[in-house]
Amino acid sequence: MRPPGLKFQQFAGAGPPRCMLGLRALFGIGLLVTSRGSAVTRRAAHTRVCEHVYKPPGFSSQSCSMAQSIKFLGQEEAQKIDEELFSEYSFSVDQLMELAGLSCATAVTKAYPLQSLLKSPPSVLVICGPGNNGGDGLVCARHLKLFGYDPAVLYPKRPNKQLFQNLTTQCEKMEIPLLSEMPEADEVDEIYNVVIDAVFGFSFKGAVREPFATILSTLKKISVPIASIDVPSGWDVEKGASDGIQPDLLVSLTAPKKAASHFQGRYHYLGGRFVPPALDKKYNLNLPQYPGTECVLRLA
Ligand SMILES: NC(=O)C1=CN([C@@H]2O[C@H](COP(=O)(O)OP(=O)(O)OC[C@H]3O[C@@H](n4cnc5c(N)ncnc54)[C@H](O)[C@@H]3O)[C@@H](O)[C@H]2O)[C@H](O)CC1
Ligand SMILES: [K+]
Repeated sequence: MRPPGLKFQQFAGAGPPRCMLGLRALFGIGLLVTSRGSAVTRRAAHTRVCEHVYKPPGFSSQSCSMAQSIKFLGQEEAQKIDEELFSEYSFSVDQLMELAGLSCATAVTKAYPLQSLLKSPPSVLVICGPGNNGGDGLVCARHLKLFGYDPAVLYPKRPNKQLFQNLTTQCEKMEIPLLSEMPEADEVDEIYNVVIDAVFGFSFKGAVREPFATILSTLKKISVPIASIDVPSGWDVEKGASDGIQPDLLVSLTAPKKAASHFQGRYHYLGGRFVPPALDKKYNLNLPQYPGTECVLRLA
């Protein structure tokens, strides 16, 4: 078992120079491969990627030991922090959801840059669930469209709340198609470059109910990469699920949940850069410093 903390490296300074971005693309950071490669292939790909992560001038192997542990949250603690953001800190759901969704769209552009996509148009399928994780997905779809992607949204269970109606209208007004049903696995592989999993987040519990059970079983059969928002859907928030979907990208919001220690994909990003320092301190989150004005930080 890995400890409930993750060692990460802090890279100070601005983003990578253009030549480094080229190297990253060349060595596979943006290459779309099946999310079901062997563990060895995945590890090799990851090592290759890490070799080409931007290192600021003066970076040495010693800098690697400047690692610190970020806290992995249990389900109750994640919910408690979320509640506190809304009650004690007076944030509105809309505010945090906008930042969460923007983080997810940004992480997608870093893992799967437009120029690396194998299919044209740069299609992305965004599957949204009935809670706030689904709301993050709607926001993510809107930002992906603004970033030049061609998202389509599947939103089978829409809550009767103004917030979600507004987010849906915003997608419609941005000419993001809302699908009426989940495509079959072979259709997903044929049409889309990436699937965004915004079905369930940290409030998921128990056996998956329909229509999401069928949707998740289709996602287990696809070959295109899955990008999961906050928690891979269908996974126990703390224990994960070895027989569940296997995302290639995970964007942990606020802080990783315990399930993230079972994540085997290539890209793990931290997003949701909205945590006030006092809250970080109170819960001993030990959040890393995001570089410059970035809204995401790559953890692994
Ligand atoms: N502080 C933050 O980090 C923020 C995170 N955000 C996102 O919000 C989700 C958590 O949202 P919440 O509404 O609490 O829950 P979920 O989206 O996980 O889903 C609840 C939804 O799902 C239904 N459900 C639960 N279990 C099942 C099941 N077994 N089968 C079918 N349906 C199920 C339940 O009935 C509800 O309808 C977090 O992960 C982030 O993605 C915020 O956007 C910003 C702040
Ligand atoms: K999810």
